[in-house]
Amino acid sequence: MTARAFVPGHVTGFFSVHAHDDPVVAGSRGAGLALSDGVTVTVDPVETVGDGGVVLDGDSVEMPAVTGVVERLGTDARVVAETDLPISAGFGVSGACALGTALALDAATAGGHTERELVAVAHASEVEAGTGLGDVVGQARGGMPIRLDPGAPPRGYLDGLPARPDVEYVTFGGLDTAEVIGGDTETLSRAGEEALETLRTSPTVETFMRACRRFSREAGLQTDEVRAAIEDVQSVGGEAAMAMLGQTVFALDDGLSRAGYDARSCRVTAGATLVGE
Ligand SMILES: Nc1ncnc2c1ncn2[C@@H]1O[C@H](COP(=O)(O)OP(=O)(O)OP(=O)(O)O)[C@@H](O)[C@H]1O
Ligand SMILES: CC(C)(CO)[C@@H](O)C(=O)[O-]
Repeated sequence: MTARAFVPGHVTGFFSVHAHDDPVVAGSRGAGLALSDGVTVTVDPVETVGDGGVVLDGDSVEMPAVTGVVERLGTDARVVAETDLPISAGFGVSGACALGTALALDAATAGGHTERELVAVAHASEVEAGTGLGDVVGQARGGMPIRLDPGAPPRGYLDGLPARPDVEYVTFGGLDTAEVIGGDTETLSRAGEEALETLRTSPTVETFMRACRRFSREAGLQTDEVRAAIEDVQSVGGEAAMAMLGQTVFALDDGLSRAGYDARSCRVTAGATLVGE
């Protein structure tokens, strides 16, 4: 039996890195948005180990976060993921594929796991793959998650902003997540902790956007194109910031179009869910 899940894209606006030997406990703190543009993951369990694999938008790809989920759940599977989101550009596509695989593989095999267990499996696989630290828990929750503790449940306490704004985004290119989070993250993490403190003091969308801008500046992650796009949106009275970790700018409402960019639009949306065939 095949099963299918939809997982929202997740844009992190700021974060700090929290390493731990246990990949369920390791993760990031920070805040972001779950987007109605996401990944549809269809899973087909197979009898013979080695017959599985991941097909992303029609191409056979290596995705260690998904392989980790399949290994942890102990049933090989063919995983077909489809998305309109750009890869490696800050939308948590690998986290979405991992979480979608966990939910759908459990459904397809009547695996009997709870949601908490499946989120932990996907989070741990994503952390071990080095492709993300907080996307999976944000994608499971949906909305505008504030990640107050690193890790997956029962760790990883989450809160959120109750707002559900319309969002636009434009991508100028990717950033290698594994390289950034595997490198020296001290400055970045300090900036991320400050941003979280700022948002906790004033939990509004406006403060979130301001904290994101300051974070990407202080962490030294903004490219020239990203900086220019953020400034262009601000100059037409809009709110924009950089998506972690990609050369991507997201804006509230129609801020990017108003500034003359050819942007895609979507909404902040609910968390990951199984869907019918
Ligand atoms: N065309 C592709 N370009 C880049 N990565 C790809 C591609 N196809 C498959 N992959 C795999 O997808 C994963 C991309 O992970 P990566 O963390 O860079 O990006 P992401 O999941 O989109 O999230 P983010 O940019 O938010 O960190 C990697 O495991 C990589 O091996
Ligand atoms: C590391 C990260 C920015 C990659 O998208 C994300 O997983 C996060 O916020 O931990």
